[in-house]
Amino acid sequence: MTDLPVLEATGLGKRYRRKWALRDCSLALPKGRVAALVGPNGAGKTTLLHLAVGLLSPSEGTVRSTGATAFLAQDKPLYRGFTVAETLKFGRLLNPTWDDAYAHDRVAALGLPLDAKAGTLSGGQQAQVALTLGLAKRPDLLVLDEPLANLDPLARHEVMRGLMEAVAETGLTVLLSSHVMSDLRDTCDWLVVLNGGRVQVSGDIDELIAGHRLLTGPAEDADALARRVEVVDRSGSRRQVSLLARTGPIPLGPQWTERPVDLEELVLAYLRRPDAASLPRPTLATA
Ligand SMILES: Nc1ncnc2c1ncn2[C@@H]1O[C@H](COP(=O)(O)OP(=O)(O)OP(=O)(O)O)[C@@H](O)[C@H]1O
Repeated sequence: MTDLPVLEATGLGKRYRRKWALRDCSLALPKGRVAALVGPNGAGKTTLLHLAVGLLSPSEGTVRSTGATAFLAQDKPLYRGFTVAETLKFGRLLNPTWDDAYAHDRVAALGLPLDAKAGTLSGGQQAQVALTLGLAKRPDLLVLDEPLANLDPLARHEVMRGLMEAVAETGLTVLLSSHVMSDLRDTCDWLVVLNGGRVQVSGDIDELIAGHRLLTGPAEDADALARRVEVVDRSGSRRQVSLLARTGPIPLGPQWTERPVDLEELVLAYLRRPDAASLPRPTLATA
């Protein structure tokens, strides 16, 4: 597999007046990946995406992408008074790489009426039109800021399915920000966690899942165990604790149990501990 990064940031930072919105951000997104950018409000996600597509210039560091990039901003930016047909025509006139046959086929397959004004479409349909605009530019990298915001679960599923089909057809690389973890699990294969303007995690989701375990056992043994493995997050009572640790399967005492973590647990553990970081790649089986 060729792992040439489509997007690469090195020491990237952005300051708005005196306040840093993003700091010391280094990541590399390999070709053909569908990457989820997650983090709490104000973490710097939009800032990173705007830097990635050149809408902002860095205050420090560098970011570069190879090939053509398309960007879908937050809130599905469509002209509400334009019909679907006019929206596609606008896309064609503005974009030299526009694939008009693809755009019309996609809209027809989705059952979107060409004569409907964008403003009269449902949120899910508007998201599909916006996604069509991005995909029909035939970019190498598609960057989407909160494409699932305000959509119901069915519409979210349909949008993600459309993205996955485009990735399968074209080998497109996708970077999307979202707050909806449940929609990312089945579709994304790369994870970037931003917290307080810093990248905490950036890596292959399967590797990250394989590199973390949830260890549960008596609180009195926890400190000794924490010296053997890197603990990302610790929770529990005075008697029993759960440690979300960066480790592969490890031998444990009889009073301990361990199990794999899911993506949501992993992300939440890092978000709860802004000082924990798994960079640049997770270290597997560090115990
Ligand atoms: N144009 C701006 N001028 C000044 N500060 C800004 C500007 N844009 C963003 N910020 C600040 O930078 C920080 C990061 O904002 P950003 O919008 O990138 O975060 P985000 O992760 O996308 O948040 P959300 O999930 O709420 O969309 C925040 O503290 C925000 O207030």
